[in-house]
Amino acid sequence: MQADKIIEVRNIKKICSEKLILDINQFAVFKNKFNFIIGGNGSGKTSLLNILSLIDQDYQGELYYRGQKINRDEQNLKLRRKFSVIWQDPYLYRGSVFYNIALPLKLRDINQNIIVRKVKAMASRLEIENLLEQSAHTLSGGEKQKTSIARALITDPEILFVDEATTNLDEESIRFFNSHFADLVTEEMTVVMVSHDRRQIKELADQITLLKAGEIELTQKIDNFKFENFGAGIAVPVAELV
Ligand SMILES: Nc1ncnc2c1ncn2[C@@H]1O[C@H](COP(=O)(O)OP(=O)(O)OP(=O)(O)O)[C@@H](O)[C@H]1O
Repeated sequence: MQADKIIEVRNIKKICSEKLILDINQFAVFKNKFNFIIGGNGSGKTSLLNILSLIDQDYQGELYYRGQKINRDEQNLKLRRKFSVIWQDPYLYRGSVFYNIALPLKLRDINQNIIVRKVKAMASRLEIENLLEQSAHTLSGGEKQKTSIARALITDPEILFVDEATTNLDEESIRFFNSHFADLVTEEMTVVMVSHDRRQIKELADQITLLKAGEIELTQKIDNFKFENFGAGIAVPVAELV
C-alpha cells in the first residue's frame, strides 16, 4: 500500500439486475490530486463513484482507505463525514440557501456563530451571498449547483467526489465553475471527478482513468495521456475529449 494512495480498490464486482456492470481488479485514488474518471455512457463511472464514496456498499471485493480495509458491515458514518459529493442534479433540501449550506455543519454540532461566519464566507466565494435567504427551490439551475458546491465544501472534506457537475449547466455557469473550482479546492483535498468536459480535464486533471464497459481501459498520469489516441471508435461523449 503506497502512502500516496488514499483509496484503493481490489477485485471489485458490481452486479445489477444480473448484469456485471463493474469489474475492476485494481484502481487507486491519489491523495491531494485531481483524479478524473472518464468513459462513454453506461461505462460505469457513476457506479464506481458511488462505491468509492461509500454511498453504495453492495458490491463484491475490497476497498481500502489509507491502507485500512473498509468494513462494509458498519455504517462508516465517521469516514463518510470526511467525504462530500457534488451531483449532476443537485439535491437541495426544503428551506433557504443558508439552511442548505449550513446543514452539514449543524449535523456536526458546530457553534452557530461559526456556522454563520463560514456560510457567509463560502457563499461570498461562490457569489451567492445575496441568495442566502432565498428558498432553495426557487433558484436557477446554476444557482442550485453553486449552493450544492458550497454545501459540499463547507466541511472541508478530505475527499470531494464530483459527478458531472456541469453537464446540465448553461455556458456562463460552466465558465464560472471552470474558472473558480480549482481555487475552491484546498491543497489538502483529494478530488475524484467524473467529467466529459475536455477543458476541465486539461486544466485540472492529475490522474485520468478511462472506463469501458465496466472495466478499466487505462489509468495513468495526465502528463502521458495522449488525447489524440482516443478519437475514432470511442463512443460519444469520450470522442468529445479529443
Ligand atoms: N440499478 C441498476 N439496475 C440495472 N442496471 C443498472 C443499475 N444501475 C446502473 N445500471 C447499469 O450499469 C451501467 C453503468 O451505469 P453508470 O450509471 O455507472 O454509467 P455511467 O458511465 O455513469 O453512464 P453515464 O455517462 O450515462 O452517466 C449502465 O449500463 C446502467 O444501465
